Amino acid sequence: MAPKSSKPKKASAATPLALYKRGLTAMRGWSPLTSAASDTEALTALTAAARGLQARMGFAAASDANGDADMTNGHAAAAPDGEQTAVAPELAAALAAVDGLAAGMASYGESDRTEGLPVRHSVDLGLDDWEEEPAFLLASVHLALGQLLGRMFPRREAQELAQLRAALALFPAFVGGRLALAQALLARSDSVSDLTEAEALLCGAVATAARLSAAADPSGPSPGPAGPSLGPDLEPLADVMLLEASGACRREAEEQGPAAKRSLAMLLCQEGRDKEAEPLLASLDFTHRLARPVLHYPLDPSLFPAASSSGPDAPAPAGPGHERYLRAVEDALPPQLLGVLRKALSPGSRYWAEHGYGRVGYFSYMHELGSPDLSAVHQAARLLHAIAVQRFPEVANARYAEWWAHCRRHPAGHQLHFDSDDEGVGGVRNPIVSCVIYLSGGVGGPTLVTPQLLGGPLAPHGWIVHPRDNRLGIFDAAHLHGVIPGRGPSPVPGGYRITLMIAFWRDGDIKCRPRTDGLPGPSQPFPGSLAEGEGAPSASVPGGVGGADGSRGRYTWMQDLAPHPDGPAGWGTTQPYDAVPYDIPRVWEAIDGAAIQAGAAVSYDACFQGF
Ligand SMILES: O=C(O)CCC(=O)C(=O)O
Ligand SMILES: [Fe+2]
Repeated sequence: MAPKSSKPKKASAATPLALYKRGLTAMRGWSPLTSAASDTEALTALTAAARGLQARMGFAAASDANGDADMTNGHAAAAPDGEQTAVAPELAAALAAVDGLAAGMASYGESDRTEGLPVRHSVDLGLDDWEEEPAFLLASVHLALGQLLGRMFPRREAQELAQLRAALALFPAFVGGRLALAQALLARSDSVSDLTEAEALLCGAVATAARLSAAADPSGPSPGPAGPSLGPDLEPLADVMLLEASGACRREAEEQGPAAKRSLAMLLCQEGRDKEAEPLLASLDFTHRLARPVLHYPLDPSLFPAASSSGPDAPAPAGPGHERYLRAVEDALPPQLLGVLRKALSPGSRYWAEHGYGRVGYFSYMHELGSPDLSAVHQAARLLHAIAVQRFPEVANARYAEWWAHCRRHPAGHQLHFDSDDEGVGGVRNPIVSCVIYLSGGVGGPTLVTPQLLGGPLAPHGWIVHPRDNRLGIFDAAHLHGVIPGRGPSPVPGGYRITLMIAFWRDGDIKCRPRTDGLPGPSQPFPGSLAEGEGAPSASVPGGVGGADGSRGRYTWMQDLAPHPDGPAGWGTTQPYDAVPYDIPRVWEAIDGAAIQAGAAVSYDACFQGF
């Protein structure tokens, strides 16, 4: 007997709330293996939620982007050199549909147009009440859309900002929304006006959070007159804010307020406005911070000759003693090889897209020195090894090279850390040295290297190397180091700081750990380099490049990094020469600027790094 078939469910249009939740679920479920499909699903669901809410609230009908024959225009990621990343057609269509919301978004500012606008903290900020308060759900949808667009690589900045601005047009005192827009502006820092607008947004967010917690808990500390002011856009709302604050506001204030304070404090420290940063840092329970000469580091004199030639911020060349920690070398690689690396690692290249860069954790590749040159990076490793041995003789004992790369906007830093095998899992093991080769000049902050060891006392001083095309930094990576976030507006709007790192390891200190799930990870074999049966069994589809490392068929980026058939010498010659790093006279200090006493015990959590 045939099984009784269940009745087909009656198709019913999903509610905006269900679509919003579907979008969030797709965002949470993102992985490099499903990247375009997850992003398409999330964008489509969130856009549908916004369209439904716009229609319900009487905003201009969304234009039908799906009917637009040119819908993919503008939805390829433009790299600075004009190269474009191919975007899957479904994703391009989903991105175009987001733009279709613009007509409705343009009328959000007209607050008398629809009842209940702008949203205030008087509503319970519970999404289940969305039918009575559709504008809060709509603001939340725009916030989620903005956050998703900002997570992609390269980030879709213009669309991201438009979505976050829409969230704030609906809900001007939205602490989480102001923080997100400020952080998006700071993440690109293309102009002084990005920084100024971000500061105003953060001041408003911090002041709003302070008032909300005071209103929600009248017995708690008062916000006091000393903190940032609300600013002209929020001042008219100040009284209602206090009267109307509900329980849900406390959540907003508690969750987003401290993050807004941290961002604001960082911005002030970067601008050298330390006195203004101090009360914010104190209220966040920091006692110490990265010192002024670190966060307000001396600018590269070759880029900013006037600003840095004299005065207290002028860079001072490092004195003797730095050589065992850090060396800088100009013209490190033959220009032809540099060109190949730059192209293969340009922001729009498939290297980043295929790994899911920016959305996955640390990933690197490793190979044995002297093994066949499977890529241009293998050949770069040989050339850099020769340069490094001359400056750090211990590098002659290296058996393995591990490499990874970064591509960051000007203000993105890299927290201070120690380079370690498997990110320190099972004990810290360091390479003999790490090399950083700058593939781009000018954009981004310098690399900071300190003499601080894991578990040792705080470093009294350090040294920096600014990024410059074809410059090489070589440092003993057992010591604390990192990338200081670029300060001020980006010298190249829209530019990226691109670096290739190659670390040289002794035998026994690093282990190759091929993954079988096809995901990026630390110390991977070069795709295709493991013979079948070597390493762990493959869980991947047959037929493509990858071999027993589990990435088979997924990676094509290696094609952009083909080795020179004549070996490293085939790339031509260069004449590397030494450059002098700059001194950083103080790495840590008390938040009031006082020097740290030698041997003082300072807890890591009480030290503000700002990034
Ligand atoms: O990009 C740099 O300057 C150094 C980065 C670094 O230390 C790292 O990626 O481990
Ligand atoms: Fe590092």
